[in-house]
Amino acid sequence: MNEKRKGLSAQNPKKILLQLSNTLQGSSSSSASSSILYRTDSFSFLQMRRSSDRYSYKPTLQWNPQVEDYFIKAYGADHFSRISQSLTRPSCYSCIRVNTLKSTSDGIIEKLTAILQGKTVKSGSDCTSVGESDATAEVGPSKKLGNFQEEPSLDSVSDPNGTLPMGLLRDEDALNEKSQSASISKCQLPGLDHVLFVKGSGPHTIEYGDVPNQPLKEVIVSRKCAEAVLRGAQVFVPGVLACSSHVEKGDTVAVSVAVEKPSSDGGWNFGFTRGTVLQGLETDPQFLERNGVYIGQGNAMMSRAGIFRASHGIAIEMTNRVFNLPSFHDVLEGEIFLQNLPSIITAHVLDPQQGERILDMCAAPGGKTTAIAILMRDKGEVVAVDRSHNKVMDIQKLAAEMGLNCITAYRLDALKAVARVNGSADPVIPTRDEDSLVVNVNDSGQLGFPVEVCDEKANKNVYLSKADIRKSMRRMRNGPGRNQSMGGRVENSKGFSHDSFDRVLLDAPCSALGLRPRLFSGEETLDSLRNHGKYQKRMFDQAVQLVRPGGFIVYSTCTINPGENEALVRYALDTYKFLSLAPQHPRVGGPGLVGHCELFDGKYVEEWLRHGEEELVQRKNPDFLHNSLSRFCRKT
Ligand SMILES: C[S@@+](CC[C@H](N)C(=O)[O-])C[C@H]1O[C@@H](n2cnc3c(N)ncnc32)[C@H](O)[C@@H]1O
Repeated sequence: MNEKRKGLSAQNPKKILLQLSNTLQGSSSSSASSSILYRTDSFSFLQMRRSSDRYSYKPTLQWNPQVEDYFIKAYGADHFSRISQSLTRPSCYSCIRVNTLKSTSDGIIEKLTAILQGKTVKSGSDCTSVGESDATAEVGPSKKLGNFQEEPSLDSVSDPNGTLPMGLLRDEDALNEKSQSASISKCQLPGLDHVLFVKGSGPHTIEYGDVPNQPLKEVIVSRKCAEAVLRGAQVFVPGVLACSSHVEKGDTVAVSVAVEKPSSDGGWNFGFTRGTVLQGLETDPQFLERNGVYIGQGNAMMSRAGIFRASHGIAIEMTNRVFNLPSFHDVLEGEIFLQNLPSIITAHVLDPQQGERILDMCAAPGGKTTAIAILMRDKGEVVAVDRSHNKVMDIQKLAAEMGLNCITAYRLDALKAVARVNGSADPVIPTRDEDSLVVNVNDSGQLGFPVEVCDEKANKNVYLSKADIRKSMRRMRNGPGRNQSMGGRVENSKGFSHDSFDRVLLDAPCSALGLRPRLFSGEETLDSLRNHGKYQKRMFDQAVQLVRPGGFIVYSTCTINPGENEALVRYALDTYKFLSLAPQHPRVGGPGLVGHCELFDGKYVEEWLRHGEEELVQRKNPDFLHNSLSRFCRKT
């Protein structure tokens, strides 16, 4: 990376160090960091390249080199290369879980089909129609169902072992269905016919209309914004980093992505100031790095000046996307929930029974919590905890929306989930919502915001710094962000008694290296990955104490890192001899990794599964199941 920056420096403008993208390499390899030194007249470089190479979508995921080596040891070079490539693409379908307490799959298929055809549909008391749009989220999907076109589909799911169950889409299905129209289908796995798939399409080649020596009108968006756009979102104002001069409302612009680079303070930034004017020259930010990372075309909803003056709203409405994925955000609220299949399967693997008491230890936003409650037909008790106040409100909101009464949500640090006092009966302390803050003036005349300290000392006002005040003012002006709720009350829990749950789900916070689409992975180091693992083990220690003898714990992550998956299972089985791995249903993932890996020059050995254990877990099946699942039974 440093070498690369040196190569691009003004000291030797004729030398350009170009990271090879798949565009030039032809086929993919895992050499995300491979580079080559080109000597060329800088001005003519762009002319030498075919514009179709530049204005394409063929990104290469960057990894920290040690992390890349570790994953290559774990998966083998070819397999890891395929994983890495598949992570850069969104899923080829939207997956919808039907709330079977309110609707049927057939009823929802009918409604969604009507919505996709542009008809207005009754959803509870609301009407939903194509084209509704309300952009309050910073970078989030719009309610619009646009961009779903009847196009040939090239999906990103592959199944080299041919083990995908009927009803799941395969590469070859998609490739062969060149002219098939949009379809909604039920999942064919036994017991999962409440799961619907709506097919998307891509990657599409987009005609950007570039003409030699005439720079395109362009915007550069942040990596996170681009990942949201690939999932079907619009480009919102905060996501725009740079824009060509003279862009006016209504102009067609090409959208490309800037990816974080290492900064001098050891962190990551884009290396240029937001609001930079694009000239269409090599001096533009990340000019070469943006070869092959164009994500589509859209209409500017504001002028260039407007984009950088506004604090929120849609900046670019995407009209032509590399991937078309129907966005069902805020559609048929309460009746359906957009959730990936592995998450739905996690709830089934837990196998909750009516009347049981279940703990969801890291529950927000409540996707799996609500799936569990529905499997229990809303009979029993699902205790959902999360350490974030606003996220607990999201769980409450979702449960209410879905009409689920058996869910109780608390704010709690899962590392302290076991109550300290023997025999404590899950005491709770009500707190106020920190988002419904009121500006006041304290005794000394300072402007302040009363905030909850969320423990016994609650209700005492704490006065914030000016930066905090500005942040809160901004939040109040802009409305709630994607992860923020308005108003309401959240209860704190002091933890729960030993052996007090029939089943515990630990959907642990993790490195999320299985989530896609993903355009950058360089920030995780071997150290940071190991720290995730340590955190998860501490959480697991709590889960073990809370589940009753004969009960079950399901542990899941959304990362490909064996240190957070197989190594956790090894730790659990070696530490708690009264735990055993239990079979899982349904099973759509591949086996776990057996063996061990030496890290940090052999100073640390990470132990994975032993022979015989691999089939009792399910984990990422190259490009399909993006999380890992293990199910433990407490014997005594
Ligand atoms: C992977 S997400 C959970 C997703 C959720 N299970 C679902 O399906 O909707 C991990 C969650 O863990 C929460 N979390 C992280 N550390 C925590 C802690 N110490 N105690 C409780 N929750 C924590 C985060 O706030 C985040 O919401």
